[in-house]
Amino acid sequence: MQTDILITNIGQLLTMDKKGPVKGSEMNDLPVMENAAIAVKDGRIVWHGPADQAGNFDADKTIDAESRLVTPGLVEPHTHLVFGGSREEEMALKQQGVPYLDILKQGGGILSTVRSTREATYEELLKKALFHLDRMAMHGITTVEAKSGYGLEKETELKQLKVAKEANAKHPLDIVTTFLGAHAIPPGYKENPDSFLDLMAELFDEIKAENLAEFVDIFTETGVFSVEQSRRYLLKAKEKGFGVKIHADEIDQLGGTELAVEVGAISGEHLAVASDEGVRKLASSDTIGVLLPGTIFYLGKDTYAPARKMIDEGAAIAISTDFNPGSSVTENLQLIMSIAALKLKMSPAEIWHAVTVNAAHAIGRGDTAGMIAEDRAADIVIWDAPNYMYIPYHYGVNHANTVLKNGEVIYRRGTVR
Ligand SMILES: N=CN[C@@H](CCC(=O)O)C(=O)O
Ligand SMILES: [Zn+2]
Repeated sequence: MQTDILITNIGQLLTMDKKGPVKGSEMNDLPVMENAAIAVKDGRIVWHGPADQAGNFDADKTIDAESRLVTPGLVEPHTHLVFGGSREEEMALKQQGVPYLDILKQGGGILSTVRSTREATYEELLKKALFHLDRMAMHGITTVEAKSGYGLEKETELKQLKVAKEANAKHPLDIVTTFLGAHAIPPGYKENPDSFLDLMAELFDEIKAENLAEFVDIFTETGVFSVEQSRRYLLKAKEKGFGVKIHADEIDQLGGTELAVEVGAISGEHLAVASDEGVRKLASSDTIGVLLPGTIFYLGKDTYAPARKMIDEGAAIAISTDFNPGSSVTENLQLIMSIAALKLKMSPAEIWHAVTVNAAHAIGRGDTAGMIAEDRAADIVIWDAPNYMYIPYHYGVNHANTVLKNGEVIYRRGTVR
């Protein structure tokens, strides 16, 4: 058979070919194929199997993986991709121990990025989003979720979503958009957060009609939105046909994890301080826990999500960078894989499920992303690593050697000699 690309001499191949979301102890069961090859045609995987059968395929181009690790492209299920400005001056406040929610209360934090995002032009936001997407691609990510939430007014929220939609058209990576208009209470609504939520809910029809977002998200947190407000808002979103997500139990234990399960959210995100009851409910539900340990690290906290308890009780877990300009400023999901190993005590096998098949399910892409299988898009990474355990082990650097998106090589590691 004539194909476009043949990847040969794969040392270890992780196909992640499982019917997800993968839950509980099943996350630790990682089939590994040694000495494998993959054939790609018209952007799709047409075959994968033992390297000694690769001779059945002719290819326009052969890539010798040189015994390296090969996996599906990483899926990044939680980012705040589109924003103006940056917040490096907040680092000093963090060093002085000023809590994240106090910075927000004083009009900084998210509200500082809201000001910059309102000021930025559409073109400036697009250019910046494309830059960050390039960096994600270089780190092996091939599908990304992107939230709005730095407008907190109709016009700027729509601007962010439209930027994400255009970035999806312009950039090789696939972007899945989430409307996070309920990210903070803007000035002018402090005394009346309900009317702010009503204002944001007025956008649901337009967002749906223009296909600007698939999901609606809310920040359920002290000083932001209560569980009761979140419930009402998310149920309205569901009525309009959106999938829902929650920034839940990030800092204070309000019961956001329980709410995520109650409203049938596709994912509960953060869950750093989830209660035992929340963990139990999560484990016996279809809601995926998207854990963001980079945020806990970056905010200098030590309350990492109870990932072990969640997995041991049977939950499906994904992990993410939470890329944003305040609480987790990195596009490097590999770094988060290391933090997940060190702080969440997840095994390498669990971590690979959390950045592929489960992450894809957390953003409604379980049928198309996060897996190497016949007829799937050829989203593939060749890693400068001899085995799957190596990526979380060797931390803080980029191990991606070659990244393919829809069968095109979009990144190859350069050399300095
Ligand atoms: N916690 C709420 N939202 C983001 C942070 C946004 C920001 O600080 O700009 C998060 O997921 O961590
Ligand atoms: Zn977030």
